[in-house]
Amino acid sequence: MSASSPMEVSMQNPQDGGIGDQNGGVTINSAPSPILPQDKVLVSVEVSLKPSSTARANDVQSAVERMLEKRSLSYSDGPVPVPLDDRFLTENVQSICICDTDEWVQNHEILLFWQVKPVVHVFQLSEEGACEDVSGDGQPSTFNEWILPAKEFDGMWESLIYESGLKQRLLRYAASALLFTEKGVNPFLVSWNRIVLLHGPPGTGKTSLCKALAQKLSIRFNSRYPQCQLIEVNAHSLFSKWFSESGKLVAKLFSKIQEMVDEENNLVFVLIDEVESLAAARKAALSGSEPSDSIRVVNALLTQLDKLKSAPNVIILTTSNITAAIDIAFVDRADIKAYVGPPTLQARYEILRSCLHELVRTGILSHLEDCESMLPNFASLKEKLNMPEVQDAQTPLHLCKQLFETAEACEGLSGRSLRKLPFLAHAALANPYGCDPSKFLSTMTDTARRERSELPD
Ligand SMILES: Nc1ncnc2c1ncn2[C@@H]1O[C@H](COP(=O)(O)OP(=O)(O)OP(=O)(O)O)[C@@H](O)[C@H]1O
Repeated sequence: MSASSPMEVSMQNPQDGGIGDQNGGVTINSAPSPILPQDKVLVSVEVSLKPSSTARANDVQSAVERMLEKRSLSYSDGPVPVPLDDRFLTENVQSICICDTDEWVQNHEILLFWQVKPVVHVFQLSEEGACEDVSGDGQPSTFNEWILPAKEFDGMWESLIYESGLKQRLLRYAASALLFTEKGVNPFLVSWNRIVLLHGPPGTGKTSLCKALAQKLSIRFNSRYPQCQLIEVNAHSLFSKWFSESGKLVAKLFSKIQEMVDEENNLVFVLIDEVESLAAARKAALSGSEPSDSIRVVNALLTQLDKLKSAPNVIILTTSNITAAIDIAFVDRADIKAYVGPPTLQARYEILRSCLHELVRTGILSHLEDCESMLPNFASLKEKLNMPEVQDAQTPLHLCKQLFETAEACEGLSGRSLRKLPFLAHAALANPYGCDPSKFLSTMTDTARRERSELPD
């Protein structure tokens, strides 16, 4: 994902000629061709209010729209500075961020202000944190609950890096499902459901992606659903050794969810990790290897989930490490099934690059003042690698080549392992203070090779 901030551009208006529109308003050529309003690209602008702000969302939205109109911005993902001369905005707004332009701005195309219709979403993060279900009796909690959008999920969506289009596709699917519900589309005539299944190997970010998706949707749909909750069901704890108590726990969990769902202004996300554990529990129950009341518990859970999925304001998010078909009726019919695989070379490069940026920001890596140009994004990398000065180890461009080699050495590692790699490399350094980036990168490559050699066949 591009992290470059939007820049001010001085550009001719389409009516004056100079910039044309061939494919939805994003290509640039010399032939004058006026853009029609219906050709404009919708771009989301997310506006986070300060925790102390009591301003009305509508007032902030209008103020941001006015501000964007006044400025000739080029649009790419990233923060827009809050204008210091606007007292209302500086008092109330924490950050303004442009989102979802990446699919339009590939291949160095840029989106210019007149090609865009900004859609402004104003929100305030909840700082309440996770609320655990404390059932007492020493039993593990059966669920965690968050009010969305939550502070702990802020930035999670942006930190997850996949091949282009996966996140956008998920967001669009889920948004369409909510829109169909909102518009009252008759399910007998057009059928759809609100179940998402992400499957793939461990550590590829499935659970994080579910949480981040819920957070995004809570922001994008906050005018229709002013309240939003995420319930993370701990399926393992439901089927633990306290089976005799499990019936009560399932009943308690679903009566709580039902209460939330009955509020029609509430949007409720139910997250079930490792959904295959439900199928396994049912199988074990049926084979008689589990206590007899376990059959009732598993069936109760599946029936409740089945019932829940017909509620218009619920989205069920599930993950599984098993890529084969999962034998559970309610996910069988998931409309949104996405395979989340190990990161590609490009994703590995970008994940490691974001780690290095963080180490520079926190002062752990030094001598990398201009991080953005020394470690360019993957799109600009290829061009740079062909430049002769890259061969000279003294020039800063040598670093991006090294980072590229580290990313190559990480083939087969999960996103989770990649995010741990800089830490392991740092711990392996003899002199970790004031660490030199080139030395750090070669230690990271060695660490990656070692990690790979320890992977099971
Ligand atoms: N594609 C990715 N881009 C960036 N970070 C990633 C990616 N994949 C995984 N990660 C990192 O790995 C961490 C762990 O991911 P998460 O627990 O969501 O994976 P998972 O697929 O649900 O794993 P499991 O199946 O083992 O529960 C994430 O918080 C994130 O920091």
